[in-house]
Amino acid sequence: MSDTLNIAIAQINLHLGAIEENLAKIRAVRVEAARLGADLVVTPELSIAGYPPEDLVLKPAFVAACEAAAEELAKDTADGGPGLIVGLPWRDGDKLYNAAFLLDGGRIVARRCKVELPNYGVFDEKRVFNPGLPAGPVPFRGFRLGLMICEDWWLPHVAETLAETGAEMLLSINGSPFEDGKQSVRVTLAVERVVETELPYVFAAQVCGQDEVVFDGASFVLNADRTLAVQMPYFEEAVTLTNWTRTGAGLVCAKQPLPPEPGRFELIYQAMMWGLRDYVNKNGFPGVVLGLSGGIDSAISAAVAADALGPERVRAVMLPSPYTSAHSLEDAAACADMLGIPYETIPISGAMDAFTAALAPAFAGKSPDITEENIQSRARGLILMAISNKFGPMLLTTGNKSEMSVGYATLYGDMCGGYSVLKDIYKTTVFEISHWRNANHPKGALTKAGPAMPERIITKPPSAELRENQTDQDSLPPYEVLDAILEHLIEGERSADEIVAQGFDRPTVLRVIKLLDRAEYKRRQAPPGVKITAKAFGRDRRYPLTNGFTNLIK
Ligand SMILES: Nc1ncnc2c1ncn2[C@@H]1O[C@H](COP(=O)(O)OP(=O)(O)OC[C@H]2O[C@@H]([n+]3cccc(C(=O)O)c3)[C@H](O)[C@@H]2O)[C@@H](O)[C@H]1O
Ligand SMILES: Nc1ncnc2c1ncn2[C@@H]1O[C@H](COP(=O)(O)OP(=O)(O)OP(=O)(O)O)[C@@H](O)[C@H]1O
Ligand SMILES: NC(=O)CC[C@H](N)C(=O)O
Repeated sequence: MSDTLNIAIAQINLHLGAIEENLAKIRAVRVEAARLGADLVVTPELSIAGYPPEDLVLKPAFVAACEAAAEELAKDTADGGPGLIVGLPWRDGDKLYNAAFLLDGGRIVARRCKVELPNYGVFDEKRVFNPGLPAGPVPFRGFRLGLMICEDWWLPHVAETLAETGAEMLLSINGSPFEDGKQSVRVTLAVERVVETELPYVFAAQVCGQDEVVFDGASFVLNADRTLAVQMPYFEEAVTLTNWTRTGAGLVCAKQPLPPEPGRFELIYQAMMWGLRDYVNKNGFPGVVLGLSGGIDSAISAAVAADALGPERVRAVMLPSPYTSAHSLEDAAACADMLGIPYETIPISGAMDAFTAALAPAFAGKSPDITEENIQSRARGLILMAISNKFGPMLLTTGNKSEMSVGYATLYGDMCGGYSVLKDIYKTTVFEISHWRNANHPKGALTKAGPAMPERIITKPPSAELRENQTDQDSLPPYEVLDAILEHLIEGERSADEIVAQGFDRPTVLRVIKLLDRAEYKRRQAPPGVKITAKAFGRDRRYPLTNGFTNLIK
């Protein structure tokens, strides 16, 4: 019996629901892994189905097709090549499980079911799956592998059962969504499992965008002595061979050179790129269109789109009104030029005049107010949606988390669109990321190297330019203050008193609470956007629309 084992970790981009496409990809990585000398290939959680499948697994035909695909893959392994670990929804009697199958020698050698079903944050697995029972290791060519499925290793007892029943390693397959700072949380927890079990640990991850979540890859191996033996890249597909030897101290993974850790803004920017690219490509859009205003939100959104999709797949439209400043016209044109994206101008004054005339009888005796400001935003939304209808690109919406928090956006106006890359990014972070992007060219970017926008876009005071000399700060607290209060309220779930105790002005805190609560109806109608923080709007934060609680706050 051999004392060495070569395990290939397939960190791949899977397409949720596209079983045939996933099957082809798994077959391709198995061929690649065989070429590298693998005995076993490990694919991510629910690799045949894609993750998270949500209610798709409630369709019996989908589950049956996934099971049939697993049978096909099992037959492939009769070729004497590497064994294969795949994930799929599996029906056993009247129970549906989130399962991992070990395939080898032409058959399904073992099945393991996810024990811990996450049911918090963006996850809802108890809604669709039954929990499995903790089981012992799976036997593979003389080794005993402690197979676990994502959430199983976030808690101690599945690993404990595996260690007690003779596992030689903890081998986890994952669908672990990115959030700011997530990798250090993963590594800290993985070290805990290693310390408790005295076993080495493998984190095998997927890399892709799936609606509002992105998966950052970054698979890794920890040896039983807690040292990092292998670190795979972030936001990159890869097949990496890990070499294991059975020693007196158990299985040991040969150390590989460790790449430098990417910085925080680099990872957030990659998450935006992957979220948008996979949304646009997997939904079959030729590209995106967006309104480029000369402001920072549309400039950084355009940069992400051009970097992710290629400049030729981004169409930028300047839609000037009589309130649009000369510097906005200059800055928008310069930004488009720097990114190499097609740029055109469609004035909205004609549309504004037409609406003013049409509404004049109905509005007789009423003075202009925010209604007319919203008409400008809606005229832009209408024109941009018309371009989307006529030519097919998806409209990229540009609202950031600060604006979505307080409802500083027009429903059916600038909120029109199919997807947002800034929805979970506070305005203060938008500034930091724009600085970062101007000084760095992201990995995999399809633009030419160089800054993405004129510096003036970053330094000038933000303005919606919906009336003369307007700035955001006329209606909102300074963004440094607003964002800090919002973080306490959203990510921290802190009370008004707790926030005031941190040194914030009480009337400002109470105003922000009211704005946040009142804007729930807008967020519920807002397009999806990529999750970046620990609590994103959408599945991560589900508040009632009709909510009397704010009334309790004096
Ligand atoms: N609870 C509820 N459930 C369902 N619907 C509700 C609702 N409360 C109001 N509504 C509806 O929503 C309407 C109000 O919403 P809406 O029409 O959007 O208008 P509104 O929120 O009143 O105004 C838009 C705000 O966003 C600002 N803005 C606009 C455009 C761009 C930017 C920017 O800088 O990015 C900022 C603008 O200055 C203004 O402060 C009401 O007239 C009503 O029809
Ligand atoms: N003059 C304009 N031309 C094209 N698009 C516009 C124009 N004004 C607004 N938009 C679109 O509406 C969105 C909301 O813009 P607005 O200027 O009102 O607020 P903002 O949040 O400060 O955004 P930005 O920083 O991009 O200006 C913009 O990001 C842009 O997509
Ligand atoms: N797929 C899962 O089980 C994911 C849950 C896990 N806690 C994570 O966020 O990574």
